[in-house]
Amino acid sequence: MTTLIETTDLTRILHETVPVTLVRDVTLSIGEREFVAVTGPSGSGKSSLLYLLGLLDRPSAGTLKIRGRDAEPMSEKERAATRLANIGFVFQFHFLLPEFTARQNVEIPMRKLARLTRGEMRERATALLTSLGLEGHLDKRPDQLSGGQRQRVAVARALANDPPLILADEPTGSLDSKSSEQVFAILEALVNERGKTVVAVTHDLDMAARMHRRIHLVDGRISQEEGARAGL
Ligand SMILES: Nc1ncnc2c1ncn2[C@@H]1O[C@H](COP(=O)(O)OP(=O)(O)OP(=O)(O)O)[C@@H](O)[C@H]1O
Repeated sequence: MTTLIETTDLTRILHETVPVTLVRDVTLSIGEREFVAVTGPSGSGKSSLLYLLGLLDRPSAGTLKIRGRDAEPMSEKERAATRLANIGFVFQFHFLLPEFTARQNVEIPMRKLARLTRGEMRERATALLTSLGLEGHLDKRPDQLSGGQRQRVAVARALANDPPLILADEPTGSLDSKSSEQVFAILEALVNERGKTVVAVTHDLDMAARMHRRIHLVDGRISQEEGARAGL
């Protein structure tokens, strides 16, 4: 299996008046086509770990490699470019831009990468939204959509540049059980049908049990790993 992300003793300490350890000595390796749950009690560092894996935050110690490249020496610009091409984010709250339509929200990350023409961007955004069951909602703004629909737009936006890795922070956390199941099924299909890797923070242990593997954090450390890749 090809490794996408590899960390060694990843640690993040906030240097406040009293130092706060968010993530401590996390060593892990995540490969292509994996569906990984990050679980743990509230405040155990799940979001902090996800931010580090997504190059949204820098570690205080330890190393992180993304597709074999050490992130440490990267400039902010290189980190942003690496994120844009390799990682899609889905958060608990959709963070769609309220003044833009669903389709425009999906096109925005494509514009930043500037690989496609305007027509191609429009076509791709339409295809992505259609594949997520939103064909009737392309020109609606977020406030005209239900919570589940908004989260599906957020997933389409995460897929805009066809990244190999999707990082999701409680992607179903604000949804009712039906929408939550729908979004889960979409994430599962991203792995099984589109060959993506999905790493999702979740409080829902039933959901975590349906994923390939679980990384359980306590006080910022990995306390338990189930279904871990052979050889780790
Ligand atoms: N900017 C900050 N300043 C001080 N403490 C912080 C900061 N950010 C996070 N923390 C603390 O660090 C710890 C880890 O936070 P984190 O959000 O990563 O945990 P989590 O497992 O995702 O929690 P939850 O399940 O509640 O979202 C928590 O105790 C949190 O209060």
